[in-house]
Amino acid sequence: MSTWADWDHIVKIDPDKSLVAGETFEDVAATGTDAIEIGGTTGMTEEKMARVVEACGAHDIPVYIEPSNPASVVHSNRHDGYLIPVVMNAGDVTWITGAHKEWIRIDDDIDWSRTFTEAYIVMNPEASVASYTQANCDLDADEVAAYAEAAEHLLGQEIVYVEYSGMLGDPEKVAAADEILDDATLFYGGGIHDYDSARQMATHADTIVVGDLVHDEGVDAVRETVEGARDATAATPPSE
Ligand SMILES: CC(C)=CCC/C(C)=C/CC/C(C)=C/CC/C(C)=C/COP(=O)(O)OP(=O)(O)O
Ligand SMILES: O=P(O)(O)OC[C@@H](O)CO
Ligand SMILES: [Mg+2]
Repeated sequence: MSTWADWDHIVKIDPDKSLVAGETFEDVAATGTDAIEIGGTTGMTEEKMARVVEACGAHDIPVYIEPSNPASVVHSNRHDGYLIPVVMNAGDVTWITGAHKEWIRIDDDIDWSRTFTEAYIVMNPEASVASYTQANCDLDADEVAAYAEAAEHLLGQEIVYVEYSGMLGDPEKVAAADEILDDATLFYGGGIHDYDSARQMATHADTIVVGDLVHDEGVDAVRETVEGARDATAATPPSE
């Protein structure tokens, strides 16, 4: 059951960042987003992750954790599972299979029925995740498409994630990934901050991910991006 196939919109909560004063995870769940993904790069610790899992898990919305290292994996039945990144264009193999091998070696509680991967293509050289993974972000559209095709058809990935974290990306590069993919779901995240940017990126990606906005502007702004994602989906003919 690939639940993300139905998702237009995800809110990504960074456990190292706070919500806007007076706002709660219930407010986040009430924005109309399809799922909450809990993940960040810097400052990821198990207790920070656990605290957010507990708070988000209380509401009727899918909650997945996206660990940035083996130490931030939290096993709990308060979330629906794990979305483990594999960074296609990482400069350090740690972020392709190395950290994954270590995690599997030390963690005896992995539930593979609830554990899935996201094939990341990191595109913003200024993002923490780019330096963290030493990603080669200087890719043109046909290279992005080739990584997307490799993820789906060579590595059997169900999710391809074009990651511009912190900046609004090049829609042509997102479109190139969208056009090449057959059944894999295309996530796009990075710089979505209003109805128009949400609608624009959701025209190319199956699912858009909104992160910084929820921490910087709050749930009213996030709700606008849900609208944009929904309207893009409504305007897009169902793929044959
Ligand atoms: C194998 C296990 C359990 C973990 C390793 C998983 C991998 C490969 C992590 C690589 C880094 C990564 C893709 C992390 C996901 C979370 C993410 C992309 C956060 C975005 O962080 P930024 O927006 O760059 O940084 P800020 O926190 O400064 O906003
Ligand atoms: O924080 P933003 O720029 O919205 O990016 C969302 C997500 O792709 C980050 O991993
Ligand atoms: Mg960020």
